[in-house]
Amino acid sequence: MSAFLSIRGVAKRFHDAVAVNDVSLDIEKGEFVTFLGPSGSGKSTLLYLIAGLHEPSEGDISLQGKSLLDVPPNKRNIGMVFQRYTLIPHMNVTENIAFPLKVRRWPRERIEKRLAEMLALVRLEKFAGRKPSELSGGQQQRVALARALAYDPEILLMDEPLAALDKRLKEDLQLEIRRIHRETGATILYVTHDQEEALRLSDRIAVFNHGRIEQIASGASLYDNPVNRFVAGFVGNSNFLQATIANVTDGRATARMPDGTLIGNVRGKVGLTAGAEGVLLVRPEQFRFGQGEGTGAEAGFPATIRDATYLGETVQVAAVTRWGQELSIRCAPAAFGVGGRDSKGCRVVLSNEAPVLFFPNG
Ligand SMILES: Nc1ncnc2c1ncn2[C@@H]1O[C@H](COP(=O)(O)OP(=O)(O)OP(=O)(O)O)[C@@H](O)[C@H]1O
Repeated sequence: MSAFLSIRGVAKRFHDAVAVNDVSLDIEKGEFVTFLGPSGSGKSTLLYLIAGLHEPSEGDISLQGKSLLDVPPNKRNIGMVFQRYTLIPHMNVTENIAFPLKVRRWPRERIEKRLAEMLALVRLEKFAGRKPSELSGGQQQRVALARALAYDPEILLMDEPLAALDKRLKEDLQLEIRRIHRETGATILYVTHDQEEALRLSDRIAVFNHGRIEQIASGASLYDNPVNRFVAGFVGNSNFLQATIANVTDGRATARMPDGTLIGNVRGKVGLTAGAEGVLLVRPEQFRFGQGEGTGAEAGFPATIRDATYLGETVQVAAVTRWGQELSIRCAPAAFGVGGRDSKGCRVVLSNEAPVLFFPNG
């Protein structure tokens, strides 16, 4: 059976520039999928292709097994919310939400009923009579959301809808969007370049780079098992430690750091051969502070602490190794207290129990 929304070999070229390059993707009904990637990586273009605002140069997009390519945008039954508030300025909240329903010639009683449901969904009952200019940015985006959901579209597309809001309001609306997704079961495709936002909202995240999807998976698997260095660097904070593979047995390797320290339990999808040079991916919370030599189940090396910031539950520590490798370390305040904070010199320890990923150079 075909997926709810199926994108097959889609490319979009603008003159010589390739905005989307051979993207294939299946989305299930009710999923919340986020397109995450740097500016210019093709996220919005793919959204517009799905909406029908651009035509693909190659490939097909189908909904429930039927190609959308010959269906004009206004017949696609897809809702859209943009970054900039696109409300009609002379209409009040109710009139804005009712607008797409009137265009679809819904009968008056049905519109009235739907308006009440939508105002309750986005919690704007008290603001029904206000004009957009009398609302805050966050309230305007809620109206845009209600308007896009009012006619029960098969898919809701959201292009950086919270980008213009301040941090606090952004976080409030992220919670609202999650709740609305839960309550409506809508299929949502969401564009952002903010990784925290992607992690908070999504069932799956598609990581874009140069018009392609590098990896699509849940936030947790992108964090634990990134397929390449780009994804590792884009989702979560990372340390990339220069290392050389010393030996390999049964798909597990030992890597040598520039000072000779050996790190065990190294894994990698490609390039795991003795002598290969590359980087080890170590997340800030994988380090600990230790005393004495790290042996057996852990490897340690000396480092100098440059800076430490208390963030409540954790301490964010910036350190540097003897060979000039900068380290970003995150640990519990109590664990930081153990590790020679006074002397500024410390031993950074990496447990060999959890696997460490290796990405070869080049
Ligand atoms: N209408 C257009 N005409 C020409 N080039 C375009 C057009 N729309 C997008 N592009 C180009 O296609 C590439 C992808 O753009 P797109 O807007 O999809 O990226 P994005 O990942 O959404 O970036 P951002 O986060 O900055 O919005 C960019 O190089 C952009 O300049």
